[in-house]
Amino acid sequence: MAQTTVKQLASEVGIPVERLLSRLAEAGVSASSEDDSIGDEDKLKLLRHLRGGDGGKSGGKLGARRSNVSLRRRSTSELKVDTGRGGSSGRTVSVEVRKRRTYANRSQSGEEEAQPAPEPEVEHDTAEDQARAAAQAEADAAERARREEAERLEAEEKRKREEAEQAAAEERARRQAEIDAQRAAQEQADREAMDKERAKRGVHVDDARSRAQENLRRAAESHGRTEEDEKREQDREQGRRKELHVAEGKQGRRKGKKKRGGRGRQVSVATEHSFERPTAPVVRDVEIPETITVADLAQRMAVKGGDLLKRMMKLGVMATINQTVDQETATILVEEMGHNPKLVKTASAEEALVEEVRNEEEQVEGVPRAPVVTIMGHVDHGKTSLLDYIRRTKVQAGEAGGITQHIGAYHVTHDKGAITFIDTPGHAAFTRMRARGAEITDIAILIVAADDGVMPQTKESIQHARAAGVPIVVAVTKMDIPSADIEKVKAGLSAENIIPEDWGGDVQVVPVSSQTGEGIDNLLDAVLLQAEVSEFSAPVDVPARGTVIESSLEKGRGPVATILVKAGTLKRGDSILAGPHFGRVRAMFNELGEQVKSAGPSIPVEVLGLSGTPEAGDDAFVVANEKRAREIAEQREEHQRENKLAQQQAARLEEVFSAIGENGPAESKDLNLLVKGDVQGSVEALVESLGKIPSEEVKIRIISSGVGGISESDVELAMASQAIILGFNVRADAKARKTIQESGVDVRYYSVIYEAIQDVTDAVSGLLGTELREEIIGLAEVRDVFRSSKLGAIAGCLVADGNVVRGQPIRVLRDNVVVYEGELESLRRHKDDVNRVPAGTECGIGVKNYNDIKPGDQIEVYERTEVQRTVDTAETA
Ligand SMILES: Nc1nc2c(ncn2[C@@H]2O[C@H](COP(=O)(O)OP(=O)(O)OP(=O)(O)O)[C@@H](O)[C@H]2O)c(=O)[nH]1
Repeated sequence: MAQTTVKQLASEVGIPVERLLSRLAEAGVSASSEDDSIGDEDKLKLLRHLRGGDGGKSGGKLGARRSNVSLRRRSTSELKVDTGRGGSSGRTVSVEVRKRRTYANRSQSGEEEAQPAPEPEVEHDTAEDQARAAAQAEADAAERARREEAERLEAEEKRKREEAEQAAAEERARRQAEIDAQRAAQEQADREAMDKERAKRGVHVDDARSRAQENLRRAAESHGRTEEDEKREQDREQGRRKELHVAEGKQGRRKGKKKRGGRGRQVSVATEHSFERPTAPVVRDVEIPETITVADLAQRMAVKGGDLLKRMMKLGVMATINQTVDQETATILVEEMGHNPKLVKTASAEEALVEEVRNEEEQVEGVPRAPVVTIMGHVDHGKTSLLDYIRRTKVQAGEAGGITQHIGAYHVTHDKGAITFIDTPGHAAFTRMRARGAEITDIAILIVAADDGVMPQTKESIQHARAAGVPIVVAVTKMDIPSADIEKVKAGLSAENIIPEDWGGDVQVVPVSSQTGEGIDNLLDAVLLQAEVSEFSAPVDVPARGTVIESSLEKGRGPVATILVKAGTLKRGDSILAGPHFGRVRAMFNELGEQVKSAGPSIPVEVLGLSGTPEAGDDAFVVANEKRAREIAEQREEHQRENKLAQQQAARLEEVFSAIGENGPAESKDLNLLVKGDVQGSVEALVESLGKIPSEEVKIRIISSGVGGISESDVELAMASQAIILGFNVRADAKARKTIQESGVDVRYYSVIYEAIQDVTDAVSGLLGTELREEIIGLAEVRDVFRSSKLGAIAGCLVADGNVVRGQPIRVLRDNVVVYEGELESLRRHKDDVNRVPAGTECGIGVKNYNDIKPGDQIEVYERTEVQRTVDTAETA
């Protein structure tokens, strides 16, 4: 470093020479005149002295005042930026850099002070300061040069980076344009496909959608939100969903390894995969079976179950994730979520099988087959005796002289042909089979005891056979009894519209005796004649199909099912599907317990080899292989589980008219009614009035009518015939009530004929006005009757159901028929007057103006309310 003189230094730092000399002297630098030269070492000495550092004390001249020094440096440089637009046309930007640097005084231990100094500028009020500043300035000069070089390099680097980014942006824009074009083309194609699909499904889906949208609108209103809010919400959700997807035409980030080399392009590829926004929603084709769980549906649409539930709530459907929804609901949901619903049938494998069987049967000529007969009639009129007699005498005993076994059905061979008898007599069993969808009976033998004539169950049997459209042959039993009066029987039958042939009708009436065997052959002839008229036939050389009559699990034999073959031939070794069970026919037995190798149409056989016990009424099919049988069996099991509730959908009065809308106005619908009343007069009046109700769209059919309480058999008939029960002054008995509850059959009680007529009229004309509905709030059973001079007859009762409430209207029921309607006059518990008595409690009831109450009667307490009819909220009365 160059030497300076004291004078030069004094003028540099701006202090008088004398003052500098004295400071130099204090610092121990030998300089006495202004021309003495001062080296770098001397300057440092001076500096150290001025900082007070040489003494090792912090109390130096400047150090006592301040410990930090801040310097500001200002530098200006020029930066050339390439805008990239014109390639060569650049822009020059002036960059002014202001830097502040803080120098910290070193502490005694040599540790550096880390604290930056506050703002005040350096003060050059003393020569020492100026000398120190000058020294510092020189030291900084080198530093500055170095920094400027660094800045220049930095600017250069920045410019290069900007150029690279610019190139990447251009590349992105170009690709985006390509993607947009592709997407527009795809959307157009999707729109066209959806339009086609909608057109295919037509009005039905539009209706469903408009219903759903109506629900949506209502839900929105109820939340105080407008449709626009909903739309926005939908759009937001749609947007969220879009974000989940990768842009069309792009590869996933993991695919396509980066190429080495070509640095500029490499940058562009990396950014594209990381930050590209997705461009189009994925529209999926969603397969919808007849029923589907919410979870499964969500999975098929690749959305979260919770999101789907939320959407369902908005549409007014409250569900849980594991709940099953029907096909229509699922279709609406899929459309709402922006996907394409594709309806599929769960039973497709089974339907394919049925179709296959039908095709095969059609190609083979039918051969006359034995009629299948069920015996029906009033209790104790001789059903079992007749069945037994025929079995005993007519079933061909085998070589071993075998004893007939009970296998649920048997067949007899008569001179003119064979007949198969169902071994479970009675119209109840017959109708129960029908309710399960099994129509196995071809002819009904109606038995009427010659000494008793037509009785209530005779009439019921007639109605059940008629409701099923099964021809009737009458057997007048017990003809050996002296009091037998066949003419009386014929008269009774005529009254029921069963006109015997010799009375000019078309029903064969055969007198028989199960004691003497009189007339049995005639009866069988009559049945075969009727069969001939009806021309029952079935193909023989095809795989078998039939119906399960009964089944059980037997020790040592496993599941055993009696199958009545309806068509084709069942052979040992066949793979068979029966209800939800399958298996290979291991062995077959006839009604004599003999092994058989095959069984043709109308032949009942016991089958061993099934995987489980199917229910009576289940159908049975021979399938090409066991694997297929198993597949369908599994499907059936699942179907059965899912449709347990939906399976037996009972008809409801409120839905009569709406059902027409579903089938189209051109298709008229039957309204089947079952009428029960307290007396013949009221039943007749009701039936007649119902017959006069004018309706074009709905045909009213009275499938059965009668006097007396509603029995289990009535409910089963209503179930099998999809009928509604109208009870006029009658109630359902305990067993029937249970069946009503299980089956959901619509039962309506009336005590005014006009009201019943009005309800049916409204239903067939599609009106949903108000209705006076009665709610039975309590039922008490009369245990004993006491006489009181003041109050008259007091019924000692046990409340069986609900509550008995004072002041409410009541009815007295005897054998489920209303015998009195009135008011509850007094209600006592022990000796106290009470207002309400709950179920399970004893009480005393006085009925106003009625003294004829008897033990065994029932007292029904009810409430009448006027309710608005709705299709959805129909209740079982
Ligand atoms: N004398 C005579 N008695 C008969 C005849 N048929 C049945 N009986 C008698 O009538 C009674 C009832 O006969 P069932 O065959 O049990 O009558 P059912 O209709 O099957 O009766 P349920 O099984 O209770 O429905 C029995 O005591 C029989 O012996 C007949 O042709 N002549």
